[in-house]
Amino acid sequence: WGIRQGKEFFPLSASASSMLTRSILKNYQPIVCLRKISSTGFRSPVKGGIILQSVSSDVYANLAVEDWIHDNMDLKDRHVLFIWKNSPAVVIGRHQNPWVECNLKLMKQRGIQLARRRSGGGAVYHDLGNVNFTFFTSKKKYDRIENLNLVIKALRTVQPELAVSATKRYDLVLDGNFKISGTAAKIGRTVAYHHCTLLCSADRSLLPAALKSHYHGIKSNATTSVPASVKNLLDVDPALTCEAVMIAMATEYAAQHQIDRQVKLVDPMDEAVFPGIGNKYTELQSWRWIYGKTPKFSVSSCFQLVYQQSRVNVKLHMNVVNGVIESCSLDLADRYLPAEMCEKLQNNLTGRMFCPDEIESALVEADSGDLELHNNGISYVKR
Ligand SMILES: Nc1ncnc2c1ncn2[C@@H]1O[C@H](COP(=O)(O)OC(=O)CCCC[C@@H]2CCSS2)[C@@H](O)[C@H]1O
Repeated sequence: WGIRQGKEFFPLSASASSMLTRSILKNYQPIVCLRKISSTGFRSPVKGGIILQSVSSDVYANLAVEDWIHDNMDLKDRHVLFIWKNSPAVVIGRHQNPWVECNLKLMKQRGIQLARRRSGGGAVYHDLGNVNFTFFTSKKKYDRIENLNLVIKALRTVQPELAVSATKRYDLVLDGNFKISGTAAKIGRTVAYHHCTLLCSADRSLLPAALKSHYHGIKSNATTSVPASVKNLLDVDPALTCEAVMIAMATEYAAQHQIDRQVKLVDPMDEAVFPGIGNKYTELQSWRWIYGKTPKFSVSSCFQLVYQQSRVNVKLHMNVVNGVIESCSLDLADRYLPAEMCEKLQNNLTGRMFCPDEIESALVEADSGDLELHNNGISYVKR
């Protein structure tokens, strides 16, 4: 932050800047003082807006900023645009099932994070070639079409011929067909936000691969995603880079809301700016939030046991609540496996988190030594 006087700019110290940002994010009062200090130039309105851009590409940190602004800022007569990008991640909607929506195995291998956001809707892939915009307003002023029109306007300042339009689902598509942006929203009691993605130069092979589940036999009422053919803006025009699009958006947003177009860079982990953000960050990364918030589901899986040199087909049915196996039953074609072993397997699985390592250990623990497991769906392959 600094004070502009005519053409001169006097930067504030780091600590003053940080204090000012904190105050601005909470309530805009110090701006009034600043207006008094600088008699010329600095025209930050008391009522108005601010453009923030994250310096972090940590998906949990950026989602924590959204939470923080939603929970802490007084957005009556004020609005905020938050611009952010993430390292590779799949971001699922509030009411989704990660085992249905993504390829957890591939994601683990490729270091792709999994995050659950607070807004509803489907699962999307993020990387540094995908930009996200979050539009915060009061609940009254919340208007997704207005925001999407602003994105379209910004894109056309870079490429005037761009055949981009909004759909009834609030996607942005190119040539009426290829999705470049997906939308979701969270509407609170008084505050709301609409956030959307924008594909500039994302990895076109990882995007569909990360969003393809390798699990079968899951039944649930969780929100399912709506797959689409996607395109990167950079493939249409090399001028449409993430950076160009971010600048165009900030310029357009500032013009529309008549605010300073200067973008304020923020570090999500700066507790001086976002007091208490660490707790939000920790929660967003937790197993309890990412997996545990999955709406209850059931899963049936067939696998083969090799017991005393014979193969037995087994059907395992599990009910999973809050990500934990609440009950399960083993269905054996014949009564080949000793009843105690069946019971032990069932008991061992009940109460476990629904994740391959946990299931594997449950099965290994139940095994007296001569059991082998082969599976084609869920990976309970014995090590
Ligand atoms: N990054 C990105 N952008 C646009 N479309 C995508 C993306 N990744 C995947 N997809 C396609 O959209 C569908 C899912 O569409 P669906 O309509 O089901 O879901 C969405 O669009 C949700 C958008 C959430 C936006 C938030 C903004 C900040 S954090 S995430 C998926 O199967 C792919 O075909």
